[in-house]
Amino acid sequence: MTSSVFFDQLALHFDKQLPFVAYKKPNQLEVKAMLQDSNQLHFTTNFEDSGFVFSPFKNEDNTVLFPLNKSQTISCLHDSTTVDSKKQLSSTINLSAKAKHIKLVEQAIVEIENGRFKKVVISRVETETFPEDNTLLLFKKLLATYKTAMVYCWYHPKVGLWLGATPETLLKVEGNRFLTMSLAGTQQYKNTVDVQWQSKEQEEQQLVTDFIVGSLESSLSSINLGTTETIKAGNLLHLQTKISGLLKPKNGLQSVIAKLHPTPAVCGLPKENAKQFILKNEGYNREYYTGFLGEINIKQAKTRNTNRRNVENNAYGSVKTISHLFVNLRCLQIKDNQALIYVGGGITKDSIPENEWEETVAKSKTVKNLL
Ligand SMILES: C=C(O[C@H]1C=CC=C(C(=O)O)[C@@H]1O)C(=O)O
Repeated sequence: MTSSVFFDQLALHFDKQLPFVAYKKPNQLEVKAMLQDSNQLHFTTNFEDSGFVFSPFKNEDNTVLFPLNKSQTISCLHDSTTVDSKKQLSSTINLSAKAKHIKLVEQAIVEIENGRFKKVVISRVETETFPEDNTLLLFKKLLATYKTAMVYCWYHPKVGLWLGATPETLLKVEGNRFLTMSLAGTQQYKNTVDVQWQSKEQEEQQLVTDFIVGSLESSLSSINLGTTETIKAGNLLHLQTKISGLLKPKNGLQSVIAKLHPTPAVCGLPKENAKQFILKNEGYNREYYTGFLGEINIKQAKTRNTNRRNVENNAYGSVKTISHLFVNLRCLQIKDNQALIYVGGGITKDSIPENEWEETVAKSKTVKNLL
């Protein structure tokens, strides 16, 4: 399907106020969409369904499902010529938001010093005027700008309208092959990825890696840690370590999600204490920010070898069941013609409150630059 037919179909579905998700996975050219056939709200409880899930930060709350068998699937190749994007932002500072964020970071540091937790992710929400009619244009701008991110636009009339460009995989399961990543530590991108990291960022990311490895030890038959690399996500750099392994039998998607989500990259460590601090003190509802989203249990034909001389072998290509979930970061919600932009950062004993504020400002630009 051509890109213009694809976007016409999306626009039509959106006009009818029917649920849909459109998305492009990192480094891919294909943009896919699932258009649900009615405005019914479906949930998954066991993650054994096939479709696209949208799950909130609070893991006890419902995960919305667009079931594959109740949706039309369409796709196109991304047409990068469609939009011009970035605008320069004026740098007006919301002083009361800044004071509030800094106070909360200071409070978090006191709790860390008191031993309540080692790390907590503190976030906030920024509001900008944004006409809802510009939603699909914003989605096109995100697609054109963030090639290495999972870029999405998700809509359900009974839940809301969300867009984002997230750099973080929560997990990928392909057959019994399992992959996740530890992503944390932030600095601004200044024309090179060859940068030094302070011990604060290194420790912050190591906490995430250790948590993931510890949580998955009983579920994976072997765990491989990749090297820790600097990755670029829009105007930011992060530390990333890939963690992979083979899922042991009887370790379904639901059990690994329960072990991982919310990771210390979005919540903290120990998980429960950090979560209680967040829920009590952040002063707003994160909803789907720092939740997760993506395809679950999608059957995909795998050809063994694309070499033309191996054409016969392709006949033996297998069907794999694939799930690929992403953490909902660098995202915004559109509500009442306003864009609510969600941003946060990991606080440890060495955090400097002013710098933590600056980090959230830099993160907000990922989507704010394109509004
Ligand atoms: C919580 C966010 O980012 C997380 C992911 C990468 C780096 C992070 C950090 O350096 O604090 C955060 O853990 C966000 O972007 O809102």
